[in-house]
Amino acid sequence: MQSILRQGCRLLPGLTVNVRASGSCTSAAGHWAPPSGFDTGIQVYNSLTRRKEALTLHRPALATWYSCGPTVYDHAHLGHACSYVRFDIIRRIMIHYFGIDVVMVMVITDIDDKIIKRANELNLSPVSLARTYEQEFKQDMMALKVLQPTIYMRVTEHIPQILSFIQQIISNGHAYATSHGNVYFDVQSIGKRYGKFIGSFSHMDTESVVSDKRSPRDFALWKTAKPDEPCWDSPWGKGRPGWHIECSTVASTVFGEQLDIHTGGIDLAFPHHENEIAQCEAYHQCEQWGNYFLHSGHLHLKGTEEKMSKSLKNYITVKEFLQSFSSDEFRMFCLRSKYKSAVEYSKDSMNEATSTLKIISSFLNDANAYLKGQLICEPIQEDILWQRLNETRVNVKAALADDFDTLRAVDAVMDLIHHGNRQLKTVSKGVPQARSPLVYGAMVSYVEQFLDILGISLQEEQVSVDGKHSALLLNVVDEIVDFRSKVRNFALASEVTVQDLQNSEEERVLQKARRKQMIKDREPLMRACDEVRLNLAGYGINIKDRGTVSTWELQNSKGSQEQ
Ligand SMILES: Nc1ncnc2c1ncn2[C@@H]1O[C@H](COP(=O)(O)OP(=O)(O)OP(=O)(O)O)[C@@H](O)[C@H]1O
Ligand SMILES: [Zn+2]
Repeated sequence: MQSILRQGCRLLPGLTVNVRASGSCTSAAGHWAPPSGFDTGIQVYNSLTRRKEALTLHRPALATWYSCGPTVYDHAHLGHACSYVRFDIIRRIMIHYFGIDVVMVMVITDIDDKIIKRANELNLSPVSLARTYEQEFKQDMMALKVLQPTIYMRVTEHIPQILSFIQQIISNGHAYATSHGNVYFDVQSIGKRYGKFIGSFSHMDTESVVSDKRSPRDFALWKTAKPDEPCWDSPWGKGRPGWHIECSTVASTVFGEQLDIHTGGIDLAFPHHENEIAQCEAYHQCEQWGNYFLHSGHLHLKGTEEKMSKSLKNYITVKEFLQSFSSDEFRMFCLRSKYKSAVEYSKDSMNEATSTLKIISSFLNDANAYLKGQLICEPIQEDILWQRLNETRVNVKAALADDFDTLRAVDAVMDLIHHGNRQLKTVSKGVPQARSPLVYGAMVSYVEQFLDILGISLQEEQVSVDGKHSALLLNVVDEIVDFRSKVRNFALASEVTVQDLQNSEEERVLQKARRKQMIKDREPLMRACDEVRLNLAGYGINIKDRGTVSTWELQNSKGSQEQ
């Protein structure tokens, strides 16, 4: 591929493509028709109709999903991260809550004006620039625990298919080539069917007006070569594909004329998705190519109107972000808003996400300590907790089925945690209490599963801190905390023997005085215990002393929060 781009034009082999242009009309022109197929029980907001619709798939338990990918000319920033993490959450919900397999195709835009411009600035070839940032993008997505698409496809590896696609659109009477070697889509040829997204989004076509267009609204399918730019031979002369045609071709190459779900940031709705639809429906000669268009809202910096953007240079890269926060914290930040809404990134919003995770983590630690018998608590009102747990299950599923409302789902889980915490009232000594470990076990299991499905693994974070020997280190911490706990109890002279309880009043007074003296003598031990606790807190290990029992948990490993 590198040589193609570097050397400029080359003759392409046979222009075959494994998609067929056939007619499959599913709706009256210009109107959205509910697809026939298999109901998922999910309602999704469809940008095509601007309301929630029942999500019906073409095949049972299988969704075909096309996602616009990145234009790889710079580092990925939090705006990109937000869009891809939000859709990753939706994909995981579809798979794990609703049992739907997803075939996801994502295109990597590796040839584009922005890539050429940046490559020239850096004195690099466009292809090497694109490969570098493609690699970075994939690493960033992995670091954010975004599942890979079923397949990534590069534009430059699909030029023959793109040419064939354009030729078919021309044959179908919806595009024209000019004497300058450009090919344009003839917007007028599809009449009122153009403009599905206009009204809800920007109404201006952003393609620059070029004199050889028949109408300013027409957009480029093929652009004639400019000097020193990468180009390919074509029936219309040397050139390169327009932006929108790559998505239509690549999506059709895999999915043919039927697509269940199409996603991207809201800025892509018009003109990009509008034009993708126009091209696909002109090529396949069908009236409804993509059934559901889901658009994610933009991420803004606090107090600014503009989205975070490479072009506006107001961005924080994913790598910079991950120096201070974990991927789990970012995911929680994303979960705490609806995917469609614009979201404001700020220190406060990140702190809220961090503190939500801390509350969850602390509950899991306490509940586990209770399960193990380390925490002695007042008797639990089990019935209430069982009922709350069942209600949470129902409410979470209902929220997720309602256009993937993760905000509502997280609130429902936090409510359960609140009730779980309320009942964990520790008693330091006294008679053994009736115990209810099972209901806490069920809550721990449910909350962990909920997080796991959405891509947050607190346990994994505990084990993956700083490298491969960490699991061993966790056992070492266990030993230290246990040892400290014994020393501390000794220093507190807290053991009360049966003999102590049977002593006479006079002996008890003496005993008390002796214990007071003992505590004084053992004060250095107590100080040492406090020092260990403080020092370990510096490493993010938080020891909690509860009466005579000490438990511990990891704080955020990035040190982004208070100790
Ligand atoms: N600030 C943002 N908030 C949410 N999604 C965003 C943001 N910026 C880009 N995206 C989304 O990320 C995906 C990849 O975008 P793309 O690589 O085309 O970025 P771009 O628009 O070129 O970036 P930029 O605007 O930073 O120059 C698209 O779906 C786009 O809508
Ligand atoms: Zn696209």
